[in-house]
Amino acid sequence: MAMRARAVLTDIEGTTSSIAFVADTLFPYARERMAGYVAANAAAVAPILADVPGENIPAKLATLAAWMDIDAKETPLKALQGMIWADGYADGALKGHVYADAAEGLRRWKAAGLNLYVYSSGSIAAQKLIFGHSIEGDLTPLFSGYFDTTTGPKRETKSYARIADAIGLPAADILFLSDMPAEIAAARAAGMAAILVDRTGDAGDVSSFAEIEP
Ligand SMILES: CSCCC(=O)C(=O)COP(=O)(O)O
Ligand SMILES: [Mg+2]
Repeated sequence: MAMRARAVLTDIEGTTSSIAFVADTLFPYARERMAGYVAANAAAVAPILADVPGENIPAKLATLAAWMDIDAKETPLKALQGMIWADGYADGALKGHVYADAAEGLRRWKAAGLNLYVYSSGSIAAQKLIFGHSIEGDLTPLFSGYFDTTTGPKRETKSYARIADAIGLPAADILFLSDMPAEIAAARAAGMAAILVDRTGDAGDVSSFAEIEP
């Protein structure tokens, strides 16, 4: 698909990276370590836990567990997951999955002069980790900026308007890539170009970054 974008904004899970890596490796890694991490890092997590409903630490851990059960994109959960994953990436237990076509496309688009940005429900710290320690190498030099749920939910049009403002381009000059139709609809409502990526090849506009010409 050929577009006329000046910047590309990409989702991670299901778009640059496999759903299986996030669901079957990253999420369980954080879940298994959540209580221990909170206990061992009380001072560092205190400001994050302040935003988690619950009267005390066990109640807050129960809220976090309930959020993980339903894959809630709650900012405090995302912050804690990112902090826990940092240990796994540092000791080599985790290696970020990025599709080869995604890495190749991002490199090609950057070389062609486009600025590249990430918008994921994963925290900005977690975004830098998955791309910084990826099986395709350190991809962080390719990116000019990162956005997460602190900018707003991914299914809300206002979030994309805020991102366009932060990038400093008209929304129409930004191409958003995602595997979620609701995110594509929100981005389009904000005036962005958007392409639905479906890695299964069953639906969507494309199944690989190789098909995209921003
Ligand atoms: C930064 S990798 C982990 C991604 C994550 O936590 C998540 O919830 C996936 O959300 P996305 O917006 O990338 O689909
Ligand atoms: Mg996604």
